Amino acid sequence: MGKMYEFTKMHGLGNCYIYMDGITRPLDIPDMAALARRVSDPAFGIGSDGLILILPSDRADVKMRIFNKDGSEAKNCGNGLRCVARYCFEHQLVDKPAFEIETLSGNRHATVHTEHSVVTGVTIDMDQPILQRRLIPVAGGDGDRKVIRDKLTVFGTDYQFTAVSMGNPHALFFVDDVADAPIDQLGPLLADTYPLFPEGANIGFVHPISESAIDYRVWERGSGITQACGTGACAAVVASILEQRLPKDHPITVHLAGGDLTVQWDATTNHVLMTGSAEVICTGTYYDSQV
Ligand SMILES: N[C@H](CCC[C@H](N)C(=O)O)C(=O)O
Repeated sequence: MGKMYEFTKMHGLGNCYIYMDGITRPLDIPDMAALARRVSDPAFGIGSDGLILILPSDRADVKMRIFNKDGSEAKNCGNGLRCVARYCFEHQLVDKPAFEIETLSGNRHATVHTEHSVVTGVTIDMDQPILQRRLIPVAGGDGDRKVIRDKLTVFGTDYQFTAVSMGNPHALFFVDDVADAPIDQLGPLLADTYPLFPEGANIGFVHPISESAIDYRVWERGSGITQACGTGACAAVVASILEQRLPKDHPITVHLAGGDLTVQWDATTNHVLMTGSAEVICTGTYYDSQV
């Protein structure tokens, strides 16, 4: 039988997703997780880090649902939010450059930046970081305590990490060189099924390199190594400030494999602001023969 889906492939610093617009016309997707797995496959599908649906919302201007490459649904996605904002602005699904996007972790405020009507970037207010252990979540310990630093031992080696949620869980490990980070060892072990992280965690490696910049690499829950992670970049800045390795309330350049983001943890509002690019790669029609 099969179904046809119009899609737009977009990326935020190389963190690419297949976007489907359920506002312009309703989407008939019997199994979103299965579709995410299929479209993400580079050989049998389109190839991406996952699937993002742009949907009507009754509590914001638009809604974003994001599914990782393995089909798991996430509660937030920073690079995805910037691309959703650009898409909605350019397709006139909203009538203003600043608007609200509903996510499973609450609404996020987006501001689309333009020069001579061309989108040059997007700022997302990523709201407040969540630091309480039981809310991230991280198992064990005092649930109300902030997980400024915790440790785990794997393969006979002790590792220290800081846990931060930006609506989705992140464990941040500080290293002297992200290129040498044990990402291939710790990523697969910790990201999806490790008991310390009951909902999994995005495993990030952080190297503060100055008062205003950090290097950051990530093994994402549900997707593996990606070129960039927006929520992870925010979590990495928050963790670096908590560890007194960066000043609060300053714009920080986060260097990721796919490019740079600017992140600022505002001391007044306690909100984290993330600014960066959002690019269209292609549009097309996906023929799903499995439904
Ligand atoms: N893998 C993440 C979702 C995507 C986040 C990332 N791509 C971003 O830009 O924030 C999770 O399961 O929480």
